Amino acid sequence: MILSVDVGNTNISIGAYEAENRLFVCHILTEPDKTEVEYAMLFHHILHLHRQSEQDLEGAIISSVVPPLSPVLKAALQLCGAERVLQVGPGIRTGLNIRIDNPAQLGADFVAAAIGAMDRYPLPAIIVDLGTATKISVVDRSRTFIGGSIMPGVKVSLDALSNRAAQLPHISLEGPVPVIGTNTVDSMKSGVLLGAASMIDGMIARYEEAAGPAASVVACGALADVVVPLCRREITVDSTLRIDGLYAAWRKNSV
Ligand SMILES: Nc1ncnc2c1ncn2[C@@H]1O[C@H](COP(=O)(O)OP(=O)(O)OP(=O)(O)O)[C@@H](O)[C@H]1O
Ligand SMILES: CC(C)(CO)[C@@H](O)C(=O)NCCC(=O)O
Ligand SMILES: [K+]
Repeated sequence: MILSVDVGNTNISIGAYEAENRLFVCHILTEPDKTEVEYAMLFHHILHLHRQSEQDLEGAIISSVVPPLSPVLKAALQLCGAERVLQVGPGIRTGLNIRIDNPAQLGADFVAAAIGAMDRYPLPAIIVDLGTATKISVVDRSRTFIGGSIMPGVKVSLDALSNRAAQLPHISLEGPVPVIGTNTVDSMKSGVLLGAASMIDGMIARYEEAAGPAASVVACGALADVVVPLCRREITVDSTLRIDGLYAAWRKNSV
């Protein structure tokens, strides 16, 4: 069994794989102060909860946008018996050409999602990742990552708004979203959710003007389920894009 571990600024997403099969997916909170033993205990329990044995754990692949946690998680996975632990970064074969000013600067979550997209969807692909940050990027027909955009995540901007405005409450993003709000909560939902959806539609149009029509538009990240249904553009939600992309990278490096 191989574990893919995608470390974001809010959540750590974990996928377990055996040959062609994904055995389970789960998410834990990103907690930078936890030690390697604490993460090892979490991995241990997660395997147990999913009726898997630590004995079967062969290796793992990590993508991390929280640099201090990377060595901690690597050590935790080794404590659980993973003999080989890879990390997305220089020296790892991904099949993705990264053609930006400084490829080493690119967040590993962009890389993981791009590998997932080129593995499963027709290229050129536009990828919309709705996590802590919202990210849009494009992989062209020749498997080249040509660049992207980074904006405040939907929840991050909503929280910033509630924190900065004395009369605005903290709200959840569930339920119907009216276009024209007639009370504070509905007006916030309209602004934040339809605003994000319209921004994404508009950005996709601009990406296609700049890079040509996309053969696929794929979305991932914990907020994709809330925002993508509000978009006008046809977008495929694929919530395991990053962890499946990581496993694809593992396989490319284990031959
Ligand atoms: N059910 C949920 N589970 C986890 N996060 C959620 C959920 N619903 C909304 N969110 C929000 O989604 C964001 C986290 O998304 P995700 O797990 O995709 O991000 P991440 O990988 O931690 O972030 P990034 O890759 O941008 O650093 C947070 O802003 C969080 O508040
Ligand atoms: C933009 C975030 C924070 C999104 O998770 C991450 O991808 C990151 O830290 N990236 C580094 C900067 C870059 O990708 O250009
Ligand atoms: K994550």
